[in-house]
Amino acid sequence: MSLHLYDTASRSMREFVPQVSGTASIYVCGATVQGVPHIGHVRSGLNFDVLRRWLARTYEDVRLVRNVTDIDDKILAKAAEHGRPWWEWAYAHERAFEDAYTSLGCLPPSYAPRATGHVTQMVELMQRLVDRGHAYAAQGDVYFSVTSFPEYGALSGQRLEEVHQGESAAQGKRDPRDFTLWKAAKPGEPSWPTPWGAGRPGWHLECSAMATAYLGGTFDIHGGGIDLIFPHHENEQAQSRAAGDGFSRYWMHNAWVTLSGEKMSKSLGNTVSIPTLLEQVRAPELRYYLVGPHYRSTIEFSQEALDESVSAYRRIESFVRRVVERTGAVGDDGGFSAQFVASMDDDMGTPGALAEIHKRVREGNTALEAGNDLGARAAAESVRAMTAVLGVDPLRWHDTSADGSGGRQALATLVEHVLEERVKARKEKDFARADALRDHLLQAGIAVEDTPDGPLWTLKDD
Ligand SMILES: Nc1ncnc2c1ncn2[C@@H]1O[C@H](COP(=O)(O)OP(=O)(O)OP(=O)(O)O)[C@@H](O)[C@H]1O
Ligand SMILES: [Zn+2]
Repeated sequence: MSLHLYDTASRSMREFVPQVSGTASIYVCGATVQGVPHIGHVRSGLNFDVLRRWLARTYEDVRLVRNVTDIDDKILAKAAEHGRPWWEWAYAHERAFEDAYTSLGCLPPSYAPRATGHVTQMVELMQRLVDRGHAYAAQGDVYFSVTSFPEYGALSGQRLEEVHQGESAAQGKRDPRDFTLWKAAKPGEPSWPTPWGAGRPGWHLECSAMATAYLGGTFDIHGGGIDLIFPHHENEQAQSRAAGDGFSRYWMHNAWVTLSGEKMSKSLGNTVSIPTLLEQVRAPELRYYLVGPHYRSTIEFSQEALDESVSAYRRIESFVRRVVERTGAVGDDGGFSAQFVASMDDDMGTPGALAEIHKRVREGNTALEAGNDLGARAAAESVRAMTAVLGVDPLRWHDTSADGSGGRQALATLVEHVLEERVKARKEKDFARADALRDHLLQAGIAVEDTPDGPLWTLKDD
């Protein structure tokens, strides 16, 4: 079976065939940078990071663009509330999101465009829409006329009579179902010039302009959280197609992270922040917890489920480390099992993929116990290859978090070497040397924990 993805637009599983052979392009709606991220906020970033890694096994050139919405009502309101300039507020929270993505091992996107840097592209898009009779200006605002576009509602499966944009009432709208492309300048708010007057962009327009600026008029996959299907993605698709672009060929949406059955959200106050969780568990453990469930299933946050993920990740980690201790360096280019490939090809079935990884870990542990070093090593190499797809390869994990440089890998090699020396010292009952080695690591900010499966090390700032 080849890769099949659930496409929201057709409400069906479709074989993924890229537009241009050998390449795949993904646009993910990024954060509106108005506050500090909670775990719900990063679910889509993680989910599309896994998709990108999986696609990269097949396609030579995988491009992922994840935007930053750095101008928005909420940003202006929050900044004003705190007496800070809006651009400083946006940038501070852009960095908070960036830190969260990086600490959870997301590969840097191919590009992360900011809305405020793409007003030119937005004006061009609006001009095309006005010229084709799909948009009109009224009192400095610019609106998209939904009745001018017969396909409107197709993505979210809504009939035109049922459409409510959720926008505040506006006098200039010809039809209450029309949506805002551009908002007229208000005193004291930032604005940019356009042929229809100064103002600032509406959210939907931003994404269409940025997606097509970097991925072209037609690209492969557009993704985000399920709440974005309507109105955001419906409106993105409508304005881009009405302007003559093909826009996205597949639409993918991930489900919520909930707490006590409710969507985790700032306004409900039921959020768990990423820095708070990272004081309790290590970053790859949190990543394992968030990418383990299928992306279209809700994750109901619970301490027990988090604890289970931590133990499951540690089972993989201690197996790979035991093999390293027993046989020396373990490569990361082992094969994928057929079942792993089948699970990933079935709409990114991460639960099946993880089950397969654990099966391989069990086989590897049995081989270790039987003294079959070659068998254990083969299992560890394939476990590394498969976990890398989910971004949770215990040995390379740190390596993928920043720029992919070998710094952390080099550190890992050195620490493993010191730990091997320490194991040797202990076997020889030279406890003074063993303790000295451990203290030496501690001085360098590396904590060592002895577990039944051997020593585990962590950087104290992780
Ligand atoms: N609990 C969640 N699970 C999955 N995705 C989420 C969750 N919360 C937010 N997102 C994603 O992040 C995007 C931005 O979230 P948003 O700023 O609305 O956060 P929020 O915490 O819901 O805040 P508010 O309560 O103020 O709306 C959402 O559109 C959604 O795609
Ligand atoms: Zn978007």
